[in-house]
Amino acid sequence: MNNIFDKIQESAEFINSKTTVKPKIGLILGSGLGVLADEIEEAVKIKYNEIPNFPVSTVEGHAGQLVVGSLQGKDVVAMQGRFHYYEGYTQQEITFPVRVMKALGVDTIIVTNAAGGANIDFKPGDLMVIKDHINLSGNNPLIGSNDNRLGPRFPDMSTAYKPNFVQLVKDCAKELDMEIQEGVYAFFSGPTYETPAEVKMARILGADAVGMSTAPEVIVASHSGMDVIGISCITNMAAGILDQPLDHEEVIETTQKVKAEFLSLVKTVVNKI
Ligand SMILES: O=P(O)(O)O[C@@H]1C[C@H](O)[C@@H](CO)O1
Ligand SMILES: Nc1nc2[nH]cnc2c(=O)[nH]1
Repeated sequence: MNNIFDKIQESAEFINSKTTVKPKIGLILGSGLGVLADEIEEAVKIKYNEIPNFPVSTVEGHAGQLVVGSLQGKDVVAMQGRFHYYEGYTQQEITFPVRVMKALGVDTIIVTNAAGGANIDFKPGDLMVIKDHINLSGNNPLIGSNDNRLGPRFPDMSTAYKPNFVQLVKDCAKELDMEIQEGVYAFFSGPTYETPAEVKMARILGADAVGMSTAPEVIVASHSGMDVIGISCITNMAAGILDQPLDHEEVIETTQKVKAEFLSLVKTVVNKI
């Protein structure tokens, strides 16, 4: 079996053999944010290493399993742990699960991440609804031959993050009496955190947050015709803004501090979709 279409079908058939749930909403849970998957009821958990053609998570804070079940009365499939370009996977490999979610029946995907605040008005602990992204990785998951069954050769990205869904997230935050930022997410390959000069460049380019994921998944989700919602947890100020070094422990620590707010917001959004 060599083409991606057959691999997607094989992975989807394997997952469908483990559960009768037909999820309509997909969730990709970023570093330290996997706790949301523990709220999924009647959960069927499938380790990534059991699923044909799936990569495996290698990063602390990423459990490495697919969780299918019910959240807020909706049938969902969640990636408890994601794959990153910096782990050495291709952008096609890190976005393969999005293709599989589409094959399972998902038509709306919520992509979350931990990100650094490049906008100096942000503070660690902020949640940001993503209104657009800047792909600074120099790569793209759609490079290579295009299988028209998966999507168009030249996809439009004008409203990859649909304004009505951005507004939905803001309305949910307001309903929860929660402050929320709105902004642009810049995708760097990682694994290094940015230099102060790179953060300044990103800010000049219009970015409000910097991260190492999300954009490839959104490109493929949009290519597949899914509606996309992006939410960043601003876990630290990006390099050069505060006079302190960055580390992954701080990232995980901050996600644990804001997990109650993060859980409330995402569950409210799921309920309203
Ligand atoms: O998977 P996400 O983008 O949430 O994780 C971010 C990016 C790196 O993986 C990690 C760096 O601390 O946090
Ligand atoms: N690229 C990047 N990813 C992050 N994830 C959490 N914080 C950061 C950051 O400052 N930069």
